[in-house]
Amino acid sequence: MPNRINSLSSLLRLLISRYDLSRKHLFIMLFFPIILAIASSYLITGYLVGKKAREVGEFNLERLESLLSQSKDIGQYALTLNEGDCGHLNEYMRFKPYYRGVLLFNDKRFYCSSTNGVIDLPLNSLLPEPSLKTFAYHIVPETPARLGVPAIIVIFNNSHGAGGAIVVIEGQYLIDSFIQPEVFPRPVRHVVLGLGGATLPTVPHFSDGKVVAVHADNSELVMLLEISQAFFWHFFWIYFGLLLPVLLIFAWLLGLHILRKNGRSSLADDIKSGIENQEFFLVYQPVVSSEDGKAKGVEALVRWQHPQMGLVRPDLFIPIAEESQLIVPLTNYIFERALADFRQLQLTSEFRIGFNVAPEHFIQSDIEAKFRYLRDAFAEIGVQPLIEITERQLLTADMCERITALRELGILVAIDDFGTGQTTLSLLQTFTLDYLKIDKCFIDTIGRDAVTSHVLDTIIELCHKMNYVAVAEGVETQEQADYLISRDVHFLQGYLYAKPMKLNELELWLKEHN
Ligand SMILES: Nc1nc2c(ncn2[C@@H]2O[C@@H]3COP(=O)(O)O[C@H]4[C@@H](O)[C@H](n5cnc6c(=O)[nH]c(N)nc65)O[C@@H]4COP(=O)(O)O[C@H]3[C@H]2O)c(=O)[nH]1
Repeated sequence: MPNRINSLSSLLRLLISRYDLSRKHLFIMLFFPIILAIASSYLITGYLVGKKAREVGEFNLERLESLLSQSKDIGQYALTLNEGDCGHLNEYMRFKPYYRGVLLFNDKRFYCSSTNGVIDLPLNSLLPEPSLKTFAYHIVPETPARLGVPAIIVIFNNSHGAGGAIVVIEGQYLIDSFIQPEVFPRPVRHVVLGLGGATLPTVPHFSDGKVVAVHADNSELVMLLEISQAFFWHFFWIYFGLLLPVLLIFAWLLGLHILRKNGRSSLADDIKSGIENQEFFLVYQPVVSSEDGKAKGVEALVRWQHPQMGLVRPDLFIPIAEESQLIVPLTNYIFERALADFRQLQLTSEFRIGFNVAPEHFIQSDIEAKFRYLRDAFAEIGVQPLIEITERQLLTADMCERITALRELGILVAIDDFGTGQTTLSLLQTFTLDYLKIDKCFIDTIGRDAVTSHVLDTIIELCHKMNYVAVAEGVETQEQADYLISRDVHFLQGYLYAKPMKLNELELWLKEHN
């Protein structure tokens, strides 16, 4: 856990060191989703509210058209009446909702009204005379029966061509039943009905909302509907409230992904220049023999003194070095650095130095020559190199062959973190190793968990049966050490003995303990 916190703070320091970049991303990550949410909410709401208004218009136009077509029955009945039958018309119309009246006319005058009985009005009091000669729908500003009240009229001509009947659908009644905003669902604020250039209401009134026009399927009726602004904004804010968090999350995930990628590629550049500028150094952790408690070797662990981020732990940069093909030059640098360090020490007995080497190293064509050189250079100062193979990547058959060749050169080979990575038991069968380093997670089970400590016992037994030298990693307590010694684990490494140290500290430690 502390390792993770350190890595996180290193990463944060890296981001801060790239402050300009992150500010730009921060701006995009905040404002881009807001602008996108506003634009998409506006478009979605406009589309849906417009659609709703059109549905309202289509529904009511259908009702109007059916009313107009039903008026045929009334017209046909009216045409059967003689001039003296005016009284029947009133009775007939009494139970006809929506229809406010019928007027009968001859070639000269209107002579009967279903509401006023016998009347005597000039033909042109309703429409110019020729308009009465053909079957048609009209919007008229008023009818003789109800002055000042606009209406829709339907004209029916009788068969001998002189006179006919007019069915009156009262405009106000229509407005009341269909058009008034309280009858309409709320998306529509004002409605105007148009037919042949005339409108209902006679003087249309719209505010500042968007107007949608809907045409009837079977007539020339057109309905103009003004979308209610309040309805529009109500839904706009609902969509905005739903879209904004989604877009923010999306933008942040995308932004962090880009930041991470940028951070990673710039970190890879930093690793490259760090190798050139010798910013990497080594710390050494003693590995003690369980027989006499003396250090027989060390594990070399790399550290990075980054110019901006300060001290960086390997957990952060080793995976990036591996991903960006920098692990080989870094490991070569580490070999040279360890050689230079150990040339400064006066070692009294044979000593081993373990290096973590990633599998990529074993596909280098000059690997054998390089290790022959290392073997000889270290031998001159009484040190034997040991390679610890990290398990992050699977070892291919080709790599195994190279490792076997290195063993033949006298290089010791250990499998690191045994039990946690890609190493399989079948791999242990196919090629021979010298050391098997048991991962700290198994050492931690000592004295704690009876079930998982069986796994540790099994690994130790495996080492003995296959003649591997067993090394326990991460030994922190005396209880763990005692247990491991009692199970004949050959070497122990961990904070109980020493933490990884700089070269000068190691020198003192060795003087004191060996
Ligand atoms: N809690 C606890 N930890 C202990 C104890 N004893 C040792 N450790 C830590 O355990 C890690 C052992 O190294 P690893 O398993 O090879 O795991 C290493 C290794 O995989 C990688 N690494 C370190 N140096 C190098 C290097 O030079 N080359 C490569 N390729 N990888 C390296 O980074 C990993 C972490 O290295 P470090 O941070 O140095 O962490 C080291 C060491 O400081 C203990 O008693 N308790």
